[in-house]
Amino acid sequence: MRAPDTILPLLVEALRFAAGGVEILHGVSFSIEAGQPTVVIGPNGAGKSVLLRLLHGLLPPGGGAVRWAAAPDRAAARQAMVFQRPVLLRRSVAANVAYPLALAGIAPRERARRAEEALDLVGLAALAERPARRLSGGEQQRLALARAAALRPEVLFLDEPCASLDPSATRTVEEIVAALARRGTKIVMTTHDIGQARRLAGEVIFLHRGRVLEHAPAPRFFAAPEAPEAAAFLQGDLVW
Ligand SMILES: Nc1ncnc2c1ncn2[C@@H]1O[C@H](COP(=O)(O)OP(=O)(O)OP(=O)(O)O)[C@@H](O)[C@H]1O
Repeated sequence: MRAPDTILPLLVEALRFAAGGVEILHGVSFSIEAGQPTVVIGPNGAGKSVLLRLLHGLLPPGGGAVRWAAAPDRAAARQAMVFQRPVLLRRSVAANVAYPLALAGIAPRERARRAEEALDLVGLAALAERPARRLSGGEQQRLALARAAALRPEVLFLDEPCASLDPSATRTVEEIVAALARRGTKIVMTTHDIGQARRLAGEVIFLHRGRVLEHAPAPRFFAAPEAPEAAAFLQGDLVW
């Protein structure tokens, strides 16, 4: 049963965005429910990152609306985002996780408990006291996931979280994302990696040149995409 204070579903209505006189999103509409990960896929430049930033409130819509099933301040407090390249504080691994918890008003003892639990989840407990900026790229991304997970968001946005990682680090991040999804966190992520989408998605939103051409359960999408552009993308034919 859905918790009474959920911020989902998320309703996206005729959402537009333009920058420098160029229309990047042309009025996209869809809804996102609780459940398995929603993966936004599409070619480079389709507008995936811009869409995620609009959903998370980092960019103001040029038109249309992003509506959560809760008041805006509650919706903002119950969501988090991880970017392609994490920005880490010049502090220890543990301090990087604890800092946003302090900002969120979590008491010190609970902060330490949550930081430990989150570092365990991503396999960084043994590196808790290491300077965060000395971690490898893959470890830094796992730390960014721990930092977000410690906030216990209902919705976690991930923007190409494995873009700069090697296959092994990518697999580790995917396992963490799958574990978070199993724990009930709603994952909304972008990727242009079809294999990753197959491994993680419960449903797919296919974005092409600023338009949603398909929104479907993952098994259906991968077995029989309806949009010709989606079929071409899955075959590796569609670069743009
Ligand atoms: N602030 C901005 N000002 C101008 N153009 C922008 C801005 N942000 C994004 N764009 C342009 O909007 C288009 C969509 O960008 P976006 O980063 O959302 O694509 P994407 O689907 O995430 O691509 P990729 O897979 O390469 O990350 C691109 O052509 C990009 O250059």
